[in-house]
Amino acid sequence: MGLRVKICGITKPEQGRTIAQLGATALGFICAPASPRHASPDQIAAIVTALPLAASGVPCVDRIGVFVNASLEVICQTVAIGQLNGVQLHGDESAEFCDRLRQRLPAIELIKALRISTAEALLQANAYAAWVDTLLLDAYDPKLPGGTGKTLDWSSLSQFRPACPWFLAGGLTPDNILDALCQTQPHGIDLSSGVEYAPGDKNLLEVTRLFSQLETLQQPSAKPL
Ligand SMILES: O=C(O)c1ccccc1NCC(=O)[C@H](O)[C@H](O)COP(=O)(O)O
Repeated sequence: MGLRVKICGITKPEQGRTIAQLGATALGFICAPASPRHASPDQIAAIVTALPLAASGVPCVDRIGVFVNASLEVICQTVAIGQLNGVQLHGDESAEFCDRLRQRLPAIELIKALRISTAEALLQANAYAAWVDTLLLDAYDPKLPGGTGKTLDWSSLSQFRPACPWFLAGGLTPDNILDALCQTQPHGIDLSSGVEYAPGDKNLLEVTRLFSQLETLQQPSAKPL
């Protein structure tokens, strides 16, 4: 499987549709009411309904709801209304909460986001691998839970090989993505503020430039003369 590319903080149907057509494999919807990128369950449903369909008849990209310390009931209700197939837990949710959510939503991809500030936080990330499908490493900020534009210390992640797939997030942009991927080996990448004009308003030219940069990774290297 190729690199997964998740573009997070989608709030507009036409932008979600275009970003899916440009090559994103997942769209993220911020379900935390305090975020300037917040999308309600009905808004998410409107965006998902406008997505191109795969041959199987389901939307051609993954639809991930991003929650911060929400209740099981709110998450399950949002998944149903918003036609989501993934949930990203971006708060202080415990492994036990992940387990309970897994029992309620067995067919949904469960992603635990960890905001990394210390080496211990990386160990904690590893400990969640048994309880979720996927991990996501984001930058730590004392005030904001996500969408901060801050980068992680990629060199400290060069040996990060958890027991499940993982996404690299935090301050990724079309300008720094190749550098980030030279230093780390994630299964996917997650971008938000690095491809937007303003919170929730994506810059489609920057998304296009991101995919142009990623294409250079797949080019076979030029033969020596
Ligand atoms: O983006 C938000 O506003 C947000 C608010 C509350 C919780 C999570 C949030 N974003 C989660 C994401 O997955 C972002 O894509 C991730 O933090 C990276 O953001 P950025 O550094 O802007 O690329």
